[in-house]
Amino acid sequence: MNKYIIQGGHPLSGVVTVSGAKNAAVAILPAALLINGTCRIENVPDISDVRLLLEILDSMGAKIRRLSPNTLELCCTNVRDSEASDALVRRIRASYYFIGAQLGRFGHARVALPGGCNFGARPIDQHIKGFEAIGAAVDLKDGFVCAAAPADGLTGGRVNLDVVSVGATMNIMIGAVLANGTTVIENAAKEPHIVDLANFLNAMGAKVSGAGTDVIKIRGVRSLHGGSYSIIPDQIETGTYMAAVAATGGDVLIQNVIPKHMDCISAKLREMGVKIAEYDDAIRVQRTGVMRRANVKTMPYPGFPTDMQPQIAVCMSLASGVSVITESIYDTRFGYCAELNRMGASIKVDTKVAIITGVEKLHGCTVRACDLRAGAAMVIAGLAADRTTTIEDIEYIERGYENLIGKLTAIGAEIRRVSVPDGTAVPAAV
Ligand SMILES: CC(=O)N[C@H]1[C@@H](OP(=O)(O)OP(=O)(O)OC[C@H]2O[C@@H](n3ccc(=O)[nH]c3=O)[C@H](O)[C@@H]2O)O[C@H](CO)[C@@H](O)[C@@H]1O
Ligand SMILES: C=C(OP(=O)(O)O)C(=O)O
Repeated sequence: MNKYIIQGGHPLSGVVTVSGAKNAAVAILPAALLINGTCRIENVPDISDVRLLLEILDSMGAKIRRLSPNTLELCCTNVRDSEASDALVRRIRASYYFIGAQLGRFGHARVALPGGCNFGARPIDQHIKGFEAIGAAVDLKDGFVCAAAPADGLTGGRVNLDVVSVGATMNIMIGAVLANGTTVIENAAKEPHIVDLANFLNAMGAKVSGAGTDVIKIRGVRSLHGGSYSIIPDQIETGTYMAAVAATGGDVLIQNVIPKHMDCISAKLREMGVKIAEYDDAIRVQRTGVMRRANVKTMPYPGFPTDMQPQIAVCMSLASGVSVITESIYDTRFGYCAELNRMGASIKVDTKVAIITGVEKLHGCTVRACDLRAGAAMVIAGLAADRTTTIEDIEYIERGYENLIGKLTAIGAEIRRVSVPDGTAVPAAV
């Protein structure tokens, strides 16, 4: 079992560089299946979700070369009509993008229902609605999604999403780029990673317009060609470091950032008394005084992201007064609050609302990462707490944060990763 051990209580200071966006990379890599030629993708985060998707592509016959730690060359031209291994697919949510990619490339798809972090139901009915709108017949059978285009190919079509879904918007875009006709997605999601996927596809010859607004138009093209593309910086990784500095106090320059993507998070932290300065591609975060209470409601972009909800909860736990978080995207994304309470936080959860009464200090103890961002919140709490915090189930965290230990150590954190055989006591001192 692997664990993180943190000796908390050190303010963070220095410079940290953000990696490429996980939620863009996990859509762009499956979308590469549509390309006839070689594409070079830069700023690919080296995280376990990406490694798993590369394993799936490799098992399908893609040629993958790592040119540097974060640059890949990918050629799927010779991939035969093959299925993605269901054992691998079931391990992450983003593998559902192989449904759109296989449908677009081969005219049919058979993909196991995906896994991913568990915070309530993660339905894919809107993805299916979109695939049907572009002409596919879709069936759910024995834990698999089976989709098939008509004999003369996908037609394209119009779909109005019933809920703003990032996953459905991206999957339909991927499925529709090689369709015979035009596709219009109404009530589309507007997250930065939607725009990044559209830019990637367009760099390879697709005709996608409107990404970043709620109406996206995809004019089908005959084929996509190879090219080069660099993935945008990770909005949530950036926000996680911002929240870490807010919670521990200190002064950190976060670079390789698109400050515009951070507007909602920056505004909330400013409201709480954190000083934030924006530069062209960096953000400086400083916190010296006491943080003030605030309220947050998670919303689709440009609202406050659900993926930042646990991290801001740690800041609120250390702020003066009572803060309220309303989770409006997922049914159960407050599982981590019980772990934070073990560290001395005072959080009451009522279904989709968390009421957080600020405390002076958090105290280190053994906690677990319930999911990716919950795990990030435990790291932040451990950095701010006194004594030693041990975090278990860190595999979730490593799905989405590249070199977390190295980056945090470089800005003054005392954190290390240990591998211990199950049943062995972890040494307490760092
Ligand atoms: C809007 C939002 O904040 N989306 C986040 C969500 O995207 P993720 O792709 O997981 O979720 P979606 O954006 O697709 O889903 C948003 C909402 O729509 C519902 N839904 C979705 C698809 C579907 O077919 N049917 C359906 O009902 C979901 O249950 C959820 O309540 O988590 C991702 C990773 O954690 C983030 O990168 C996204 O920014
Ligand atoms: C929960 C997340 O990932 P996924 O949707 O891939 O499970 C996330 O990025 O916060």
